[in-house]
Parts: sequence; structure tokens; C-alpha cells
Amino acid sequence: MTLPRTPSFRLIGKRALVTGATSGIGEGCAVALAEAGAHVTLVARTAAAVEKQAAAFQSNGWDAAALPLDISDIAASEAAIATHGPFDILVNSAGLARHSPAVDTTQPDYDAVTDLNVKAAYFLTRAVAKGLIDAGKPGSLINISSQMGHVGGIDRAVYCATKHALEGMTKSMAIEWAPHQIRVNTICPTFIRTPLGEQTLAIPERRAWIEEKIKLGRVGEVADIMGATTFLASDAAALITGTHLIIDGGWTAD
Ligand SMILES: NC(=O)C1=CN([C@@H]2O[C@H](COP(=O)(O)OP(=O)(O)OC[C@H]3O[C@@H](n4cnc5c(N)ncnc54)[C@H](O)[C@@H]3O)[C@@H](O)[C@H]2O)C=CC1
Ligand SMILES: O=C(O)C(=O)C[C@H](O)C(=O)CO
Repeated sequence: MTLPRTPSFRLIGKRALVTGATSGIGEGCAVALAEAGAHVTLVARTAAAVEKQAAAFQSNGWDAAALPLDISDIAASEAAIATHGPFDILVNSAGLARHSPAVDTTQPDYDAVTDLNVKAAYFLTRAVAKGLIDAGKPGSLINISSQMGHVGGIDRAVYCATKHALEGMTKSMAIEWAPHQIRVNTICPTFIRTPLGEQTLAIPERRAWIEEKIKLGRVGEVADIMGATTFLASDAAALITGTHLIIDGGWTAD
């Protein structure tokens, strides 16, 4: 009897682009992809920080390069992808949260959060997809969304709007690019202990809310996101597109 074989989770020969790669979830995703054998281009705004990160990856024996880039500069993003691409894998982790009651939201905060979480993500994803289409290559594009792309949260009207937008954008792009075998998905974490997450976790009443909502009884760690990233990037997820992988300890289950 011939038994089925597990598709490969390895990423040898793949070129990945990871934004927000010097911190938090982006750093973890970059490590996961590098450990699986991908060549990883690390994106962050500060040249010194991203070069230091690339050197740290290389000293672990991982294949990595530094790409200093502010992804909210769309012309610069498009030029960088045209120069350094095509990329088989994108993990778009760069993101921002500025929380306030909806009645108090300022226009500068609204613009900063939507410009990065939606507009920059949109045009970066588009640029990577164009590179793949022009090269006739398949790909896996992953946007780091949030459980807040599926539910609401107090003081989070703008942040939740951006993550819901990312979910809609991902589904539409997945439909348009499926004929090119370019898959587009989101990963939706709950609260993860990163510099961004700690802003909220440090507030006792918010921490109590979070711990009550996460049914598995603990906040997330970057490591909780890493395996999902490798999976979605790999051939093991070859028929998965236009969807989301929620990593929330059960927050959204009821
Ligand atoms: N930490 C958490 O609890 C959760 C985070 N997320 C999402 O995960 C993503 C990553 O968040 P964390 O790792 O927690 O945050 P973080 O603050 O540790 O990392 C964000 C990274 O994005 C980079 N970045 C910001 N603006 C940029 C720009 N214009 N161009 C290039 N890079 C830029 C920052 O320099 C930083 O390295 C965000 O999209 C966030 O919304 C989603 C759910 C939970
Ligand atoms: O909402 C917060 O506070 C955050 O730190 C945002 C997280 O990124 C998040 O999405 C939690 O679900």
C-alpha cells in the first residue's frame, strides 16, 4: 500500500522578506523562516539596527541580509522590492497601536496607525506580488493582523479598524492572485509579550481583562507565532489562501 507523504515544512531555496524584523513578532517570524532554510531579508527603518540584526542571524549560521526601509514610504518600498526581489515569502509585521477612547481619537493618531497598518501593508504586499507575477513564480504572503481583526476592544476603534481592513484586503488579494499561485493569508495573534504588547500588559486593569479573555490562561509569547509562520509559508499550506490563522488562546471562541 502506498501511504501519503507529509508535504515539506522546509523553505530551502526560498527568499523571504520580513518587516518589523528587529523586534517582537517580526523578529520571531524572521528566525522561524531562517531556521526552516529560507534566505531572509530583514526590514526595519534604522540601518544600524537592521545591520546588527542581520549580523546576529549570520552568526547563527542563518542566511540573512539587511534592508533599511521605512515601509510607509511607498515609492521607496516599491523601488526596494524591484531592486531586491522577487521574494517568494512576505511576512508583513511592521505595525503600530495608539489607543484612546473613540471620542478622543486625534487625526494624527488615526493617520499614523492607518497609514502603517493598512496603506503601507497594502502597497508593500502589492509590490511583492507584482514581482512574483512578473517572474512567473508562486508565493506565500502573510500579513500579521490580530484577533482585533475579528472582534472589537475598548479604546481600540482605530486599531481594530486597521486590522479588520487587513483581513478584507488579504481576502481580496488572495482571490485576485490565486491564478498566479500566490497565496495571501493573515496570522491573528492575541496579546503577545513584545514592546508593543507590553504597553497594554503593563496596565493592571487591562492585564486583568486580557487574562480573563484568554481561555488557555496565559498571554502569548513570540514563539507562539513562529510555527504558524513557517507552516503558512511552506508547501504544507499549499491549498490555504484568503484566510486567517487565529492564535488567541480561545479569546474569540465565544
Ligand atoms: N504584540 C501584540 O500583542 C500583538 C501584535 N500584533 C501585530 O503584530 C505586529 C508586530 O507587532 P509587535 O512585534 O508586537 O510590535 P513591535 O513594536 O515589537 O515591532 C514592530 C516593528 O515594526 C517596525 N516598524 C514600525 N514602523 C515601521 C515602518 N514605517 N517601516 C518599517 N518598520 C516599521 C518597528 O520598528 C518595530 O520593529 C503589528 O502589526 C501588531 O499590530 C498583533 C496582535 C498582537
Ligand atoms: O491592543 C493592544 O494594546 C495591543 O498591544 C495590540 C495588540 O497588537 C493586539 O492586537 C492584541 O490583540
